[in-house]
Amino acid sequence: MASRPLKPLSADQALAFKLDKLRQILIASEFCLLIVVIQRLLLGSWQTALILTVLALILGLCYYVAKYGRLQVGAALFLTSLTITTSYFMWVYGGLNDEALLVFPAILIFSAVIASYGLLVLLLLYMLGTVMLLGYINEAGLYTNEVPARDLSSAFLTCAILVMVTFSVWLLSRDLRNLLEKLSRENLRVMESKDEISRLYNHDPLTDLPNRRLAKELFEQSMALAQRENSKFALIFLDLDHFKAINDSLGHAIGDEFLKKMAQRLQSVLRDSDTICRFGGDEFVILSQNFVDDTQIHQLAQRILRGISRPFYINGNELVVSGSIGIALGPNDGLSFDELCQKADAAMYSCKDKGRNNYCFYNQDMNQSEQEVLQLTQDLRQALSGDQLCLHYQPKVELKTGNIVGAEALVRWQHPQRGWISPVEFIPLAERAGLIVELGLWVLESAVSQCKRWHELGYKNLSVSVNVSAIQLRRGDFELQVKQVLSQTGLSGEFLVLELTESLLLDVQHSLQMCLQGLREQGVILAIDDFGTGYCNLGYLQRFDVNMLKVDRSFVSKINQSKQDEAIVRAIIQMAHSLNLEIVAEGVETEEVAEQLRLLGCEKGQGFYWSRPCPPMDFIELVVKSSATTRGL
Ligand SMILES: Nc1nc2c(ncn2[C@@H]2O[C@@H]3COP(=O)(O)O[C@H]4[C@@H](O)[C@H](n5cnc6c(=O)[nH]c(N)nc65)O[C@@H]4COP(=O)(O)O[C@H]3[C@H]2O)c(=O)[nH]1
Repeated sequence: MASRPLKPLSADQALAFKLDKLRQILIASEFCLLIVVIQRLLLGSWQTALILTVLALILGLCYYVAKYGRLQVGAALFLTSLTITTSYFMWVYGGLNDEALLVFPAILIFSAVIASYGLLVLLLLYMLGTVMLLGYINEAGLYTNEVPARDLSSAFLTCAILVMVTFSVWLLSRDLRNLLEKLSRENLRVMESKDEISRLYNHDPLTDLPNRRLAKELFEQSMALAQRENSKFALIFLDLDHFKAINDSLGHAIGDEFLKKMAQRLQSVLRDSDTICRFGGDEFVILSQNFVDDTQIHQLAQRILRGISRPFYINGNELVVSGSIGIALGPNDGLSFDELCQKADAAMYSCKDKGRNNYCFYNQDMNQSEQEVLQLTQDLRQALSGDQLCLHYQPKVELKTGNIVGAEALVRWQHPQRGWISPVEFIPLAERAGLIVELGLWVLESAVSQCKRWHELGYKNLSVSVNVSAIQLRRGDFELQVKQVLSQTGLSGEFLVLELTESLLLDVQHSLQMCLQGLREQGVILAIDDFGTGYCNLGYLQRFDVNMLKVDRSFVSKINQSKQDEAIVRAIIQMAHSLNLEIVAEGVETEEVAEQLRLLGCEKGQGFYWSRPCPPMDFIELVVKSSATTRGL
């Protein structure tokens, strides 16, 4: 392992450490002094005993000065008094032969630990001076120290000093070792957190796959290699279809588990040289290099699609999804990561538009249309906050009487530069950009308030139909939104028709079922829009307590020209009657079609024959006219 830098002690920690050491050394010194004082008393050396007792008292005082005053002052007092006393005994008794000399090295060790460097140097100079002076005066004969007797008392004194010094040094070294261990543990912990932070910085925490940042780095490495080897590389953008439905209906825990399993599944279908990354949500990116012709990429994309479409089993749920794949190839489509990402993304959206569960290679036209889409999405955002949107109403007519019984609200966008834009163009954009929730709520509020105004004008039987996008329903609070709008406007639920698409009801999710049930409990009418174009799986009609079918205009408009269309419409009408469902034919353009539908038993119709979708004022004029006609005025 590389050597790691040690973490320095904080000033407070260093002070506490030094104070603790001073306390330990003082205790050891006091203990040693006590023993020597007792020994001296027993030997009748009263003067020595007195000096040592005074020293012991001074040492005690030092601790209090250090603890309650200033550490450095206390430590300096302790070390100097010990040094002076030691040198005093050396002068008075054995000189350089005195046992007290043993205390000097101990004092130097203590001062290195608890005192300042300045004091350490001063004490060393003092000791060197004392030793040199003693040697000199003895040699010059100016003064002669007596050579002490090497008896048991001297041995005892030496032992006491050695024990005191050893004990103090042992305490110091033990604490230093502990401190070092603690520091290296702390250091290791810091390094581990640093590694973890760097891992989190570069990886997606859920799947542990490289994130966008690392993907970019890896891409740059593989691109450099591919350029050197003159080979191709691909950036594959994968978006799971309908993953949000899993999250919304089964909860985020299952959604997360699903993504983890999906990451493993994807890894299992890729080659070792391919790298899979997660960009967040249900978006995965695969970096593939080292292939010679596009067939290999076709095969890879097919393998991925096959892999992800195999069912996943989580908590007793069988989950099946498909994916949409966009592929950009380097070096032809670009050399930079961002450019290829953007192009693969455009290809992926184009793939989604073509019906999902497929893969598309990027081509030039996509980029252009993608930029247009981005611009239009930005404009739509502004349109929502401004007054560029409005609702037009298309009458719904009772075929038997010709009475207008309601209207379908259809949103219109007048773009400041491009003029009127069809909802067929901007609703999918709003869905893609997540704006549909805001847009849908605005449509709901406006349509319901408008219907309430008609009721207040006296046309109390009129209902209003609103188109609902699958995304609005899956968001979870749609039922509450409807409830609030109805209670704020005071319109009864039975005058609100929500038009849902067949494909939406095929998503058999519990939360969706609960939402639709909640709406039915508010009296709201549920209609299936564009009926006949979808899956014709009729089980959902009863499961969701649907009230109305709207037959798609592709069958209705040619009912008088095509026997087959007539047969389909007849069958739908019969089935609807047997299931007790109301039926509305869309796209009625001629009187003949209207008449034929009436003869087939269809109750209601809607289409250009009666009126195109029109502003609310025009609509109410139509209502006035139709009621005057039916009253024979
Ligand atoms: N050829 C022909 N067409 C007829 C006839 N009668 C009605 N139409 C058109 O058929 C469409 C009926 O709406 P849709 O099937 O719900 O289809 C709607 C609906 O799916 C969506 N849409 C419109 N407004 C909204 C909205 O507020 N929310 C949502 N989520 N979708 C909306 O946009 C689609 C298209 O709306 P529009 O362009 O207004 O087109 C409308 C209407 O103008 C006819 O006799 N002949």
